[in-house]
Amino acid sequence: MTELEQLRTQIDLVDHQLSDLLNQRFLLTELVAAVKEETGEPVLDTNRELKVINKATNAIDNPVMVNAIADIFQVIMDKSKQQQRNLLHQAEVSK
Ligand SMILES: O=C(O)C(=O)C[C@]1(C(=O)O)C=C[C@@H](O)C=C1
Repeated sequence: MTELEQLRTQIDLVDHQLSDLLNQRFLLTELVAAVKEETGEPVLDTNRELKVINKATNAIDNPVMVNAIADIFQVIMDKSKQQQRNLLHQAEVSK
């Protein structure tokens, strides 16, 4: 195996883990949507988003990586809000 192939094998492994973890996270945010439907809380919680990004970047030293990881988490949470809004809309139309 070439060095490039070896590195790509490692990347595939990490991607598999990331995909699995993202799926777990989306399942949890679906549960959050169900709670918010009951309590009437808005989908967007800006304070919580700041905390999520701070926690995700706290232990990272490289400022370039801090920015990259913050951007990625923002995209993840944007997708999470989209998914929550879809679920809340479906719940609304099925009433
Ligand atoms: O914690 C919440 O209230 C969520 O809805 C989850 C989540 C997230 O994906 O982490 C999504 C939307 C909110 O703006 C904040 C955080």
